[in-house]
Amino acid sequence: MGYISRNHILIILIILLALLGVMYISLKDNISYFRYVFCPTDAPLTNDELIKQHCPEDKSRRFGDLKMQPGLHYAQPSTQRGRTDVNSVTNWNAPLVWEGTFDRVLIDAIYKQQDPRVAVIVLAVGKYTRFLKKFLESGEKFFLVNLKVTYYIFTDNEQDVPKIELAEGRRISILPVPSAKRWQEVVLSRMKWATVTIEQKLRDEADYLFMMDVDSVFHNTFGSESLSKLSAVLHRGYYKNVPRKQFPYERRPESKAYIPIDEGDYYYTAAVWGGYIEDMYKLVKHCYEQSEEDAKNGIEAAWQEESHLNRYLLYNKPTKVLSPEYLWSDYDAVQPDIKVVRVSQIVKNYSEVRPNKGH
Ligand SMILES: CC(=O)N[C@H]1[C@@H](OP(=O)(O)OP(=O)(O)OC[C@H]2O[C@@H](n3ccc(=O)[nH]c3=O)[C@H](O)[C@@H]2O)O[C@H](CO)[C@H](O)[C@@H]1O
Ligand SMILES: [Mn+2]
Repeated sequence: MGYISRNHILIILIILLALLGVMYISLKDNISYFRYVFCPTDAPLTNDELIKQHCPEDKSRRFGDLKMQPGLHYAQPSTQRGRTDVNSVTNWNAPLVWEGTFDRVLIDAIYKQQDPRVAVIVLAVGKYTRFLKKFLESGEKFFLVNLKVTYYIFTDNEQDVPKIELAEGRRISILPVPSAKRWQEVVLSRMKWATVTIEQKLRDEADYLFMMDVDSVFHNTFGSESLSKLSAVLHRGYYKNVPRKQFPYERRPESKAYIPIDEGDYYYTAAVWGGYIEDMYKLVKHCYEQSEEDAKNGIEAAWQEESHLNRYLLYNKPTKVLSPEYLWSDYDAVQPDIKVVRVSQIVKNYSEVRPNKGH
């Protein structure tokens, strides 16, 4: 009796081992567990041979490194001097970026050696194509000028996309999207178009992605200090002296963008934000799915995709928070703590420019 059951156990063990072997061989290149173990983005990696073997194309690892070439001349950093009128670190220890918190020469040199490809997704649907000329022309003067940039313009009106002269290493790619009856549809659809386009091609064409409003004009350098795994910009209207319970987050628990009244860090704008392509993918896919879920339940978040973005960033903290220097507005007087306006939203006639008259 004992002899038989030993044999049984042996046979079962052999079958199990064989099964595990087959599973390993068929899945080892696909399941995310293996990628996760061997190809993390920022974690310190020790076994270079393993990485080469399993992640031959994975460049994301490079972007965690902050290398500098020998011989670069820049001012000595101080532990005593810096901006004292504003806070330049979040309470989760991420940089809060203001003019005066970085050295342009040093930071550009660091990011230049990574030589990243940067994608910008911008929608110009309906009458919004009129904003493209200034957006692109000023972008060529001030937006990551030492890096490779491709502007992905999503439009229902290709012939109205202006021909702009671009510097070397910079491109425009036009992608057709349907027209819309409501402006809310357009802003919400940004999460969908970003998700789909990353899946179809952006992953192979870009290392970083920025999402931007087209009614924006660059006025000063928007440089590599803005780059990180996930960078979000403080909304100019709520960046100081506003209790979080007054932030215009989505407050109805029925919406997937819901944030309880006593929670929240900052209010971020959806008009400028960016990060590594894969981190952006996680974000846009999540927000797209959440807004679809809302639509099924017959609810639209208070500030559309901006509400979903704010909820995501509350529970998945950004690795850099950019000051409102990175998105000001021509509607508002510039505050003394804003030393440089890098981008500003232009004044527009909402009811004239939007399909449903801005309602
Ligand atoms: C400064 C700021 O925080 N801006 C946000 C705010 O209003 P805004 O008044 O800035 O929104 P907006 O009218 O500029 O729309 C956002 C963007 O969507 C695109 N667009 C919109 C409508 C249209 O018919 N065609 C078109 O192409 C275009 O790229 C535009 O820049 O709220 C919106 C959502 O409610 C977005 O979150 C914006 O990012
Ligand atoms: Mn706008």
